[in-house]
Amino acid sequence: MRTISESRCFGGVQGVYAHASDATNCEMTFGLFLPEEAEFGPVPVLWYLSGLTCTHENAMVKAGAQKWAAEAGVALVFPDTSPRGDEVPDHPSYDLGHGAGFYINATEQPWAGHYRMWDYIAEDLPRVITANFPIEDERQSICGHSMGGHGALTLAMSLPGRFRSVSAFAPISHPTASDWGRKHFLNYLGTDEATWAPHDATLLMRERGFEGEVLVDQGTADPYLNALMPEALAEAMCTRRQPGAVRMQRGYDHSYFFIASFMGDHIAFHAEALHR
Ligand SMILES: N[C@@H](CCC(=O)N[C@@H](CSC=O)C(=O)NCC(=O)O)C(=O)O
Repeated sequence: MRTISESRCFGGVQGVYAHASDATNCEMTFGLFLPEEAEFGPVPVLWYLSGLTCTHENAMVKAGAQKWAAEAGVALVFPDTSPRGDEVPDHPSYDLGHGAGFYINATEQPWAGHYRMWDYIAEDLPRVITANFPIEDERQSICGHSMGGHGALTLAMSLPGRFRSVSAFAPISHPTASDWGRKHFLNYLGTDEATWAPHDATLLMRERGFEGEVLVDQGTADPYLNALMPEALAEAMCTRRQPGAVRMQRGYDHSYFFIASFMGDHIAFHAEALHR
């Protein structure tokens, strides 16, 4: 692992690091915020998974999360959204290839050699951060935006016991029924739709739910509402009697202005579970 930068931030340190990833078979970059408490011992951690077109940097510089995380004594991890590099296949459209890993392990060519973002987030990066930083691996929570909200919800429901709480900003909620999902599953996983279902938050909510609390915020002025399908997830949560909330936030769009507006709520929600 190598350090790209470290900057003082709200009494803690905002770092950017790179490491060779076994999962994605290329060098990966991530951001990690450590609160001041990390100088004295291991701290709980909140994962933030970003959306389409993002790198590790978007949320790190635009979400305003560090102030709240510093107050809560919680570390933040900002992973990249796909493998990168000249040797990594890409696609001309913004929502496939670089910046669009979709938090799944591709099985189809030309993607399968590098696009293993599920393993990267579930196994590879956790190993790197717990080996190199004072992180409590027993106290983890996860959140994300859009494609990253899909990733956060599917990882949390599929890895029982790993995360204490999960939240999402405008998640892609029912990707097997949406243009934001079907295109990715077809390209990365192939035509057998049975392999898609384990990566659909609505289907997972219907089938098993999440053992902790779930918080979802969704803007009513989001131009991608038809692709995100929050109504499908909300219905599945109600049917399952899943503890949590889907909050429709009047007038907010899909941008980081929306995310920054509710980031304090999300970090307080996770801090409550992480410090319990
Ligand atoms: N049409 C846009 C789509 C890109 C976009 O809106 N990306 C969002 C995430 S969308 C779902 O995963 C985002 O977070 N963008 C980065 C940012 O800093 O706002 C396009 O063509 O780019």
